Amino acid sequence: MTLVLKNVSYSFSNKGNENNKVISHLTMQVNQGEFVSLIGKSGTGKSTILKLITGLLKQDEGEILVNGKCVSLGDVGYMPQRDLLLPWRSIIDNIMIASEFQKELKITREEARKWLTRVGLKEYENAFPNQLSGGMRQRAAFLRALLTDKDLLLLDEPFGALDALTKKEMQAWLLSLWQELNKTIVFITHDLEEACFLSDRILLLQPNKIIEEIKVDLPRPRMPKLFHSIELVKMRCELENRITNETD
Ligand SMILES: Nc1ncnc2c1ncn2[C@@H]1O[C@H](COP(=O)(O)OP(=O)(O)OP(=O)(O)O)[C@@H](O)[C@H]1O
Repeated sequence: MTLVLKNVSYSFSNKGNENNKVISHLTMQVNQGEFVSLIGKSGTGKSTILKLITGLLKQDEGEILVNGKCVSLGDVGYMPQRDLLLPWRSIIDNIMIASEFQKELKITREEARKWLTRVGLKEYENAFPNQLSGGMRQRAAFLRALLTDKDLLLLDEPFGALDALTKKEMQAWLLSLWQELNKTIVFITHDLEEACFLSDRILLLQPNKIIEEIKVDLPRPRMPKLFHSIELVKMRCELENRITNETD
C-alpha cells in the first residue's frame, strides 16, 4: 500500500483564489508499512489533508493515489478529530460496526471484548457513548478505526484527549499493533514528543504551506523509556525550533 499525493491544492471557498488556498501544490508519499506523522501549527491544513485522502473532500487540482489508483470513500480507515461514535449503539456495537460491513478481519463479540479490555473499557461494553468521558470515547473510536480491514489508517489526533499516562500506554500499544497488523499509518498530532516516539518520518506543515520532512532514526522496537533519551529530547527541541522560527 503506497499513498501518493501529487501537486494537490484545495480551497474551501472562492475556489481558484490563490490567497485562499488551504493546501497548495502539496506533494508527499507514504510507503507501505510506514508510520508518518503530520505536525504543524493549528490551521495549517493537517485535517484537511486527511479528509482529502479519505475522499470526503475533493482536491481542486492534483492527484491522490493509493497503490496507483484514485481513492474513493471507504478505501481507508479514518478516525476523525471528533469521535463520531454512533450515539444509539453501545460501545461494543460501535466497535463491531466495521465487522458488519467487511469481508475480511471479522471479529467476534468475544474478540471485541478482549480489545475493549486492552484499552481499559471492559466495564463499558454495554454503555452508550454519552455515558463515557471524552478520553474513553476517544479510545473506543480509536479501536473502531484500528479494527477495520483497511491497510491505510488515517488518525487525526487520536490521543489528544487522554491523560499523560493513558496516552503513553496507548502509544506503546499502537506501535505494537502497527507492527503486528502491518498497517500504514498517517497520524496527526500536536504533541512533538509523540510524533518523535511513533514515527518513521515527520512531515512538518509550515503556515507558508511548505512541507518539511524529518526522518526519525530512533531504533525500533521503541519502549516508553525512549521518552527520556537524549536523542528524543534533542529531536523534540529541534522540531519546536523549526515550528517557531518559521513565524519569527
Ligand atoms: N469546513 C470548513 N470551511 C471553511 N474553512 C475551513 C473548514 N475546515 C477548515 N477550514 C479552514 O482551513 C484551514 C485548515 O484547517 P484544518 O482543520 O485542516 O487545519 P489543522 O492544521 O488540522 O488545524 P488544527 O491543528 O487546529 O486541527 C483553517 O484555516 C480552517 O479555518
